[in-house]
Amino acid sequence: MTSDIFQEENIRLKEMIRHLEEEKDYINRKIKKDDEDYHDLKHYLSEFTADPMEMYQNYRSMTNIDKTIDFYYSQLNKVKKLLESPYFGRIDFRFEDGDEIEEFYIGKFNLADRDNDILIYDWRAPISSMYYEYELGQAAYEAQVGMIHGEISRKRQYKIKDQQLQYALESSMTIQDDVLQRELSTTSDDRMKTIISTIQKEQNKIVRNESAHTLVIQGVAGSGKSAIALHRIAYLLYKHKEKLSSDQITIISPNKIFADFIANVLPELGEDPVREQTFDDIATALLPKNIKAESLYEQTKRIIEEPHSNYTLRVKLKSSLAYFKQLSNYIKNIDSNIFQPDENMHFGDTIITKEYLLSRFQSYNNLPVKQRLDELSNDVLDILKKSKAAEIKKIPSKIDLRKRLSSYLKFSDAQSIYIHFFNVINHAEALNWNKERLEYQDVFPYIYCIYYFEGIESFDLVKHLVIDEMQDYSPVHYAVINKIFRCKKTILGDFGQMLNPFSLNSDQSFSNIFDRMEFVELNKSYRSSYEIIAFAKQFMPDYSIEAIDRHGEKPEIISYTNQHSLIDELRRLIGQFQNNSFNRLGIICKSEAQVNQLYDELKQFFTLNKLSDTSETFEQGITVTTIQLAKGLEFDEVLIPFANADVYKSKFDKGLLYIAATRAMHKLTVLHKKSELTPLIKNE
Ligand SMILES: Nc1ncnc2c1ncn2[C@@H]1O[C@H](COP(=O)(O)OP(=O)(O)OP(=O)(O)O)[C@@H](O)[C@H]1O
Repeated sequence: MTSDIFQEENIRLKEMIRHLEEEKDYINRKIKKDDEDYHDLKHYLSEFTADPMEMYQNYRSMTNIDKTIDFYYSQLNKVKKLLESPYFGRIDFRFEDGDEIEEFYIGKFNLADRDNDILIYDWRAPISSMYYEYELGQAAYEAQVGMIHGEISRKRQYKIKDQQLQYALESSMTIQDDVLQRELSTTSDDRMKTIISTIQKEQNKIVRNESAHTLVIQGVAGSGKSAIALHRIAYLLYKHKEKLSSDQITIISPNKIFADFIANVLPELGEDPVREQTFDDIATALLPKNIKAESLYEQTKRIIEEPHSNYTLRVKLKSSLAYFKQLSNYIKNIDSNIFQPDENMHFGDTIITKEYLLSRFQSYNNLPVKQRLDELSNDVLDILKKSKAAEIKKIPSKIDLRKRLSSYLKFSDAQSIYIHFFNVINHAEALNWNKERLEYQDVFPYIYCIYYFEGIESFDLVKHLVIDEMQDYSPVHYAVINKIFRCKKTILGDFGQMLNPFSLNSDQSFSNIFDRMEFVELNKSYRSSYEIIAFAKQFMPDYSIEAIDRHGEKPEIISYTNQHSLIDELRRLIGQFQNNSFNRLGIICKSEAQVNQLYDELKQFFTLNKLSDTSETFEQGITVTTIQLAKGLEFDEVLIPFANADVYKSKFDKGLLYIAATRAMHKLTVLHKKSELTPLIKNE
């Protein structure tokens, strides 16, 4: 960087910090004043008034002051964050119809001076989009009044930490990459961090996409899908602040550990956290209380550990698009004759004909079956109330009438509908119905039947739904989701990282389920070094995966002779990890048994975290875990023990190795028993 730029920008930074300090003082004074007003009112209420009207008005004023104080605190929080690092970029822009070049500084939040002139633009502001989209030259952005055109004559990028300018770079020298690499070469943080200063053009398009009703993002490991989804939420909350709030957004994440890992991003971006759920939470909420179901984790564990069992065959059948189509056709078919009134109903001299019953029932065909019976009961009661039956008191209670009407139903509940389905498709052997432990692959198909028969209230309060790790869910999952979440959706994942090898695996399969869908792909991996991605590519030869130009150590393949020497090797590698500057080491195994074995042997030497399906946090330090739970997470360094031929042998196992290897940011080591390296790994 030239010292001229640095000096110029340093002066500017000092000015900006002065503004921020003034703003901080101003807000603090406001808070202090409101606080005093609040306490005065409180005091007045307790000491001087008993008039209910006056008390009511004072309470209202206190509530309003309370809200204002909350607002000031959130502003203060933003100003404090800006004080640490006020901005990260600048564009100099001349509007098409203007003569002057104006400077726009871009940071985490807006900052205006007392005259309401904007000093720093929020990264989500319309004008800031040009920072991510354009190099020097002609540029445009979409404002409320339409497209605004002009020319970018300068672009600068900064790193400011603790109010100190660390660098200031002119962007005409392809610095984007430089800055990005600096960011990516840092060690892992406590949690996932924000990436506003280096969001890439193709990622920015996803963040700001407003056209899709359902946006499906297929991205290779480490392409920033999860980070982008969170930044997209922050963007939507900013753009639609009048009509969208954090409590109207839900993220379906794979487990609580992942939810913990990403928990900091939205608060860091100045937004309230959104609701996190797993598919298991949804299942628990929707299944009848007397049913106990297996979890998604248990299903995946069994697929991995018993790939050739009947259990896995049942998963295969029920995860397919064909199965979902069969189920939805079956429901359509039974619907045409589920209600069969085979006689007229007599109430004294009043007759309700079976034809009438059938036609009324059919007229409610957009409602769940049980609700149709309710409506039908009301219709019949209305007729009876106006008929002779009313005079001679032959009108039944609604409960009795409903009971009689339900006797004309071919099925008495959702469970019998689902069980009958297996006879229809000639797969009676594929159902292992056990209310004490419903197999996971039956959970959502059964909920689909519950939706049809009993109805499920839709989650209409949710205005945007995000689903991460999309590849782990089956068409029936999505069919249920579509019925209960009718809002816009962002769905992201990687078909290369499938834990259920039989679930949705292409954009075509998604387009069968979502009608207003846009599909985007991200092929560049940001997490791992070039060498780690080059190594991981062998597991996905047909996959287009691009590494960034950040170099590190070549992954190492180490052999051991027996369990004892494996532990010795691991101790040596853990010792090395402890002596360098990395924060997280992941020892990633295929099975839970391997995790337990290593944990038991290593815990006497080191402080270790063991991730299990009930873990809720992702700690720093050394973690022993399965691939299943490591998915979505990242570590500075990864060790893959037991890379033996009898452990990793199938195409599916290749995918597991791909997941494990791509968890590593900077360093990867594979350990295998001597002469037994899995043939899935090339030892070059
Ligand atoms: N534009 C970017 N600038 C800086 N860091 C980035 C950028 N994009 C992604 N990253 C970093 O790359 C890493 C991977 O991102 P993320 O976890 O969102 O990827 P992913 O596609 O969800 O990965 P996976 O599917 O492997 O779990 C994170 O550390 C993230 O901060």
